[in-house]
Amino acid sequence: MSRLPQPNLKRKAVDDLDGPGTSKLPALGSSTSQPTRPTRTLAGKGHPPALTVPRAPLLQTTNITTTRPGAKQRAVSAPPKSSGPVRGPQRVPAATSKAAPPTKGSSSLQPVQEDGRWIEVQEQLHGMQAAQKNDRETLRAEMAAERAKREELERFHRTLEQDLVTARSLEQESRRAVNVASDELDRLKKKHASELMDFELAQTRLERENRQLKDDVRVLEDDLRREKDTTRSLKETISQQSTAHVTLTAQITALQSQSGAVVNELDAVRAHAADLLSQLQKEKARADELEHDLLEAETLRRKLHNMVQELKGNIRVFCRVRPALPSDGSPSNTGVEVASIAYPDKRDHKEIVLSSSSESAMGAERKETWQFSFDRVFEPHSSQADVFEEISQLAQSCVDGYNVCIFAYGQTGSGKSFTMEGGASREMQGMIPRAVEQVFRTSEHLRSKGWEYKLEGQFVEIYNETINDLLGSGEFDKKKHDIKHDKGSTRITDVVVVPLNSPAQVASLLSLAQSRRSVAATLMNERSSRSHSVFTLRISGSNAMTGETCDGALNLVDLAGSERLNASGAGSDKERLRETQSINKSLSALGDVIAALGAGGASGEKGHIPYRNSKLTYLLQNSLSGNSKTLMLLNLSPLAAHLNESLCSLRFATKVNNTTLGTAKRQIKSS
Ligand SMILES: Nc1ncnc2c1ncn2[C@@H]1O[C@H](COP(=O)(O)OP(=O)(O)OP(=O)(O)O)[C@@H](O)[C@H]1O
Repeated sequence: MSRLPQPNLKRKAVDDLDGPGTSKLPALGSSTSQPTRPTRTLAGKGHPPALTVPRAPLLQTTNITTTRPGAKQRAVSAPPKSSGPVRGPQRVPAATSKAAPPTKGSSSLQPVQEDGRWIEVQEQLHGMQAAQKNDRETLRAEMAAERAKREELERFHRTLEQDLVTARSLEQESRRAVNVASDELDRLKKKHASELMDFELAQTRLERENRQLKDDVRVLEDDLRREKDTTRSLKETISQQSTAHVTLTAQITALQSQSGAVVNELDAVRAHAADLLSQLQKEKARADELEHDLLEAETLRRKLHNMVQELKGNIRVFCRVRPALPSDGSPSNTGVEVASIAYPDKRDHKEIVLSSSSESAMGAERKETWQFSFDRVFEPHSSQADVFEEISQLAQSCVDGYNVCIFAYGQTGSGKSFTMEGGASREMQGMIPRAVEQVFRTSEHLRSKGWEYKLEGQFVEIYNETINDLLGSGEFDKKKHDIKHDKGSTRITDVVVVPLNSPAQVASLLSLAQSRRSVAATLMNERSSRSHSVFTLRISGSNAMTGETCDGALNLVDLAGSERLNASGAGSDKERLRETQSINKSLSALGDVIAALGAGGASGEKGHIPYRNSKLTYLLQNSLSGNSKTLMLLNLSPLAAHLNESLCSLRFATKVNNTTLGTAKRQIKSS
């Protein structure tokens, strides 16, 4: 809103009021010098001349006093409206207008004096009345002037009001214009802000693009640099290659000249190749002939192998000494002594020599040595594979229709189970899994010669002269089993016979048997050492080409501990006594059977063989005869503490080794 130029207008108004014919409104009352209040003036185009807004006159009534006769008291003019009727001069009390009666008690002189004064008063009164009349006239004239002035003021006031209305409407217009302008300003500000924001965004985007472009430029510069490098190296390569090209062109020319000679040579080689091809065909025909010969040789080999076995005698004995084990206690720390065992036959490995030295009663050193020889002696470092290599041909014999029996003999802890069953790893596999694998391999091999084989397995344990099925369905076998022999084959009633389709099956059969033996072992302490286990692999084959059939059996027996068991040592433990008697009985029955067979075999007569003396010998009847092949694997402990037991075992094995069982018979039939 524009401010009006007040000072000028104010000046003008003052001039107007001071001008001729304009009566000044004097300040009435005690303070005539009271400053005139600043007046508001309006001026502007089209407005009436600036006016002084008059101050409301101060109305004051001055009491006319009579204190000073003759003094003129001027009534202050005031607008008639607000001042009310002008009071006239003070009236003298009525009593004073008449001759005042003499006061009580005054002297006779007093009336003269009083008359004088009365007259004086009368005169004063007349004077006052005259003055009063003058004043009234004056007052009337002033009032008329005031009224005129008031009317002028009212006119002026109306003019001012009109000016005010005009000014207000102008102000409203101005305000509206200002509001419109303010709205416009706000709109412009918002527009400006949004434009500013857009601008900033655009700027940011441009900056980003700029940075991106700079990066791109940098990458392109790098690429360019690399391209330049590549171009440079390519140029170098091209120059090198062009040199090489020149060299190669020269070489090609030389080679082209040589190629003619080579083509001639090639023709010669082709002719030679044709000769070779005809030779090859001749050789192939020869190879077929040789293969045929080989088949015949294989048949011959089998015949010869069996002849060798027969010549050797059908019972053989191997001896294996296990290594000292950490579980035996370290010899140096615990005083566990290893027996003095020597293996003098370094070529054929057939001898074993045990020695011991002791002090005689006289204090002299007494040295004893015991020498034994067997079909093969395995030293402690021998592996499972070494042992199997020697027995594999025997195991294979069952494929040819022989009954084979391999039994492990030795005191508890000498390594019988390790030898027969072995450990979990392939390297540690014992004779049973290896023999089964070998039989499978051989039967597969013979398939090409027309043989088809069926393999079955059973696993039993003989404990206290009772047969337990180790592959049975229950946790512990409670069935009664009988042994039946029929035309050279042996059967146990009510035992599980598992058809074997792969060598891998044997591992699960062994672990099943092992778990059953562990159940039994928990029920009866250390039972596995005091029972015999017999794994039987039965094989029956037929040859569609030749019409032959054959039946063989491979019995792998892990005997109970052979340590000399003293029946009296069992004391009051009846179970232990029974066990001991059973083991003694079966092992001595085994010895008796072998001895009887040897005696018969040597004399050529067939005497009585006491198979029925124990379940073990009765079960193995068909595999422990002159018609079968038997191998005894004697296991020995290397410890000095076991020397006596080892000697006993060695003596027993020697007896067996000296036995001749006669000639093994192949159970083969021709249709
Ligand atoms: N040649 C060997 N190499 C390494 N360790 C062996 C060997 N022979 C046997 N052992 C170990 O000796 C310990 C006893 O062997 P094993 O159980 O086979 O004896 P055992 O004669 O069958 O005894 P038991 O009559 O009590 O069954 C086992 O820990 C076995 O692993």
